Amino acid sequence: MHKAGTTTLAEAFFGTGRVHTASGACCRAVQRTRNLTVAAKSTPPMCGARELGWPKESHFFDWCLEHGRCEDYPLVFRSRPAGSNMEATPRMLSQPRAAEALAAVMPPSIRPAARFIILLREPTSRLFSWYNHQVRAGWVRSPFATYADNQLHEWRMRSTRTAFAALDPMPDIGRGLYAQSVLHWRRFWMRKALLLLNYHTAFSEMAAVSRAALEQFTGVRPGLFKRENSFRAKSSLPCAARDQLLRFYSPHNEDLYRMVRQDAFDGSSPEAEPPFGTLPPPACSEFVTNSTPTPTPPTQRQQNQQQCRPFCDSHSAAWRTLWGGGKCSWSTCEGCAHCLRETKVRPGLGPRRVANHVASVGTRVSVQMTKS
Ligand SMILES: Nc1ncnc2c1ncn2[C@@H]1O[C@H](COP(=O)(O)OS(=O)(=O)O)[C@@H](OP(=O)(O)O)[C@H]1O
Repeated sequence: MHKAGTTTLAEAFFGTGRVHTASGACCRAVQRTRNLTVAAKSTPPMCGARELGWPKESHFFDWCLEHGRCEDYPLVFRSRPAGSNMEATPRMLSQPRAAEALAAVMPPSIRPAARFIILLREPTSRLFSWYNHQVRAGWVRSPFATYADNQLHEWRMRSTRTAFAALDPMPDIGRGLYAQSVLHWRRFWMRKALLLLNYHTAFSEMAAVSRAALEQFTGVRPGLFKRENSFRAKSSLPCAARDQLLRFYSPHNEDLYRMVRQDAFDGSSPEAEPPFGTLPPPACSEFVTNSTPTPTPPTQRQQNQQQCRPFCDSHSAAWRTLWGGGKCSWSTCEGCAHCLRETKVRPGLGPRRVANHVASVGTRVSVQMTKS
């Protein structure tokens, strides 16, 4: 689950050398052979495997559920004689259509060996972590209390009209309804293939227990858990918003606890699954001012992205020809900034003049790049 330590878990597996992520190269080859140019423009980018800086996430289903060809999913993994493939696109659990789509495309020979690790974090603190992520990225500017209100409002509007399994895109707040998500996955996958881990114990003093459980479940002992993808929040969680969210999530958490207890009792959960316990409410602060959080100043990379995205999007075909695919897109914006610099293209230049410019300097730049 999104914001529940999925990066830490994935890295602990990748570090063993026995577990491999989706390959950016294979993924881009799928794009090329299927002529799926639009994929490179999706956000986050499809094929963002290790080479592109998104080691654990292919985002294939985020993309193919919209544009089709989910059956190409197996092709994004390199076939290897030994070892396992793993991916952790964090929204999979709460993307209802992914469960069914994955079941449909998974080759029957591999299906019985498929294992799903579901890391669950107390939903209010998960939402707060995701909110902070969005503030850092500049996608959200309102204070958390406003964001939470909006989420609750959106939920009331949409969930009265649409069944949980048909909510697409799932509102952020709905991603914390774990019992419903897991029940939905169980329509397509055996409970024995789903290992539920409590984030709050998995990485704590119980880490050794979790690692043993993961080894029993997957056949691979993960390395030590570090703390990946961790940033200090700019503000504390306001108590009023926290309490409102705790009230919202409480019955859903109770459903989850009942489900895991029942599964343990009747033997439907995997043998390796440790007792789940409960999800502790996060700390809060009474003294959070209601002002808009100051967004973190954009990093050089983000500035490059802002500058490059419209430019690269409108000239992606020319860039691909120039750089042999992928290297010079807005998503790998250092590459794009590099292109801008190397080709001395001014960002304000109109599309036709840029295209002419790229075409005229293309050969020279490729040669320079090959030399460097
Ligand atoms: N070892 C360990 N112990 C405790 N907490 C940990 C650990 N590793 C990662 N984290 C916290 O997990 C949050 C990031 O989760 P993800 O990597 O799943 O995020 S993402 O969905 O991929 O963006 C992020 O939470 P926040 O800091 O609250 O934002 C990380 O701090």
